[in-house]
Amino acid sequence: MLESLWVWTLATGLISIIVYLLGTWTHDHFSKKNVPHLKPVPFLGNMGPLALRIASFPEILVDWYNRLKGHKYGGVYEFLNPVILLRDPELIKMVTVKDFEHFLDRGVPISEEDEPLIGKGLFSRRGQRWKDMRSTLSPAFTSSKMKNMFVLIKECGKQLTDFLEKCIKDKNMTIEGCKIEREGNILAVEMKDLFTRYTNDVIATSAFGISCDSLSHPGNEFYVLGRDVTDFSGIRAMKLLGLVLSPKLMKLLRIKLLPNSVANFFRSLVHSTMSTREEKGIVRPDMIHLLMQAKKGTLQGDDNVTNNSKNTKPKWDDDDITAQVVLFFLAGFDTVSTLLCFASQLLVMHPDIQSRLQDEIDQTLKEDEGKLTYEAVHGMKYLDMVVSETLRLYPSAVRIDRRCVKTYTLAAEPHCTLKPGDTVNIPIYALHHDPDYFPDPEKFDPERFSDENKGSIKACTYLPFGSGPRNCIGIIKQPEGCEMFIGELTLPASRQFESKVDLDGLGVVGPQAPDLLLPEEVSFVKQHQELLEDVWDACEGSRDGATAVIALMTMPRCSSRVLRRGDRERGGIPLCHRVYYAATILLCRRGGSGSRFALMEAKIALVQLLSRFNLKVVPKTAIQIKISKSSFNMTIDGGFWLGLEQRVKSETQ
Ligand code: HEM
Repeated sequence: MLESLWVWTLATGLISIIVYLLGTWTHDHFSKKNVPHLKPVPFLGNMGPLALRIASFPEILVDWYNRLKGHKYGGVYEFLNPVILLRDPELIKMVTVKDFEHFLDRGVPISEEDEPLIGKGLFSRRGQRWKDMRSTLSPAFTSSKMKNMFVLIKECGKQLTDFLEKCIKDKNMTIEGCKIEREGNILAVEMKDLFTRYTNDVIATSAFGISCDSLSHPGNEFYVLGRDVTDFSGIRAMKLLGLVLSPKLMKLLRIKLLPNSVANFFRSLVHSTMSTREEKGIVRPDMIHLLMQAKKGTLQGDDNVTNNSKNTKPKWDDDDITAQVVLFFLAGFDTVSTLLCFASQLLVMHPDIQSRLQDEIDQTLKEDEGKLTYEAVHGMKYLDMVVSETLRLYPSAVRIDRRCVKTYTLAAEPHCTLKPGDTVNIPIYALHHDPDYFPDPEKFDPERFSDENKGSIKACTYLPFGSGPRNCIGIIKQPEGCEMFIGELTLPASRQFESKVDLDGLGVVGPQAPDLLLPEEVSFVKQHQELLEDVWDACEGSRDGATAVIALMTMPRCSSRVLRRGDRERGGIPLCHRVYYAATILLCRRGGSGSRFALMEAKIALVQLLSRFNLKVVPKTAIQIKISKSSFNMTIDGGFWLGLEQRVKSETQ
């Protein structure tokens, strides 16, 4: 009896030790390296409050960030994974912009072999394949394409507001499938449902040439499957967790994130669109057209500029193409609708801001005789301030990450050397809520982004669209005056400039010193003096210099011929390219406003909505925004219910 008790105690003790060791075997990673870090608990690391649903992910990020105060960076454990949390904006800039070549990849644990439709998407792609793909896709988001797409997006906004107006006016109309209820002359609307239908229709038409009306036809397959793909609650959240914890086990168990039905829907959709276009010779300047060219290997990339990489890029297979379709759903569907939900909720809570915005919209539309033009949306400053401040308070992506691909030592005390495979996190939400960067951070104050104030926002503290060459592709913007986009180019180390030489060059080699410039460059500089000065002013103090990757945008006359000549003669990149490079850095750092797809989509919806309706509180409205603890995506408990009341003055459309 005594003997079996001993055996029993010994076995229990041994099992406990094994379990403990399994749950903590990586948890000495930071103490061994003498890196400041948060104390982990077995298995959960520092994710306990999230796993137990005591706190939401944004709250966790703020907690980590605050507990590491006083350090430029620190270590946290996402379950068993040690991850470096970057707190210092300078370090963030180095990792995401300046020393980007060391942090080319994301820490996405999904490989293209296991889950092709996710792993082959631009977001998850790694190394050279990512560079090739990014430079192929980037031209789809430039301002000339934006202008073409503007009409399509505006149509979706009109479809949305026409439908809502009809719901109010036609009392006999039955509203099925959408979360809309009549309360007298007011419509109670769950805005997340409304806006996801809008973003779905926008992506469908602007990227793939498919017309959808997800309000009038709430059950359309495109919408239903789009929602399914972007739903990361329940079982899919568990699968995602499984992938983070043990990708190998998930592979062994053949568990996939995307069900076959969804994957096959997208596959057949893309195939049939491509074959119809092929058969009927349809050419539409959209994503699918670019993807078709990429597949054939006929897409003119940036090689005609100075791409030092191979001349022929690898051809794309069918899954490469379909993966981008899925990605645009993933990237655009939830992010923009989340932004719109928070913006409308905040406007209801701040009626003075809502009415000032409506005044700006009314005034602009009046000036344009009721027509909503691309330039009008672009020019609405207060709208831009409201949207920017919404993204500060509630950034759709609360954090981003980067995976080290080349050994790198962080330029901060204590020195920490990262090895390939190590991950760093950038806590966007926590930076946006840091009172040192944004005083009274919980206050919704669009004035932070006024012309007078936005210049004082510290670089790399406001990052709703990420940072550096791997930032959101939906945000790429051409500097004004630039008519042709050539692509993105990666410079090998031998071609990189020392930062001072490069940007100082901008100041010194101005029009004052024409003998140092090629004739084409002199005329460029003269023509763009203002832009040059802006860029120069804005870069003052930071002197980013050349990073490994630049967004190479150029004037048509500064053709590849000029570039090569410039290269030969000075062993460098001509000034015009450096200007655009600097402008790109500026945009990466600042965000800024302008012709960016994601923002344009959100702004069009807000303009159309607010010009025709007042946003009001209804009994279901959450008066305070409390981010849900139980959802993977940032949302609020109970949903985003608001009332819509038709405005008396509705002739603006
Ligand atoms: C308000 C809306 C949006 C927000 C807040 C947002 C935010 C972000 C962020 C934070 C990243 C990661 C950036 C980084 O790691 O530095 C990202 C990546 C990306 N976004 Fe967006 N996004 C939005 C809309 C869109 C739209 C509409 C599209 C496309 C139609 C899009 C396409 C992408 C793609 C393809 C990537 C991956 C880029 C790469 O890895 O090269 N996003 N986005």
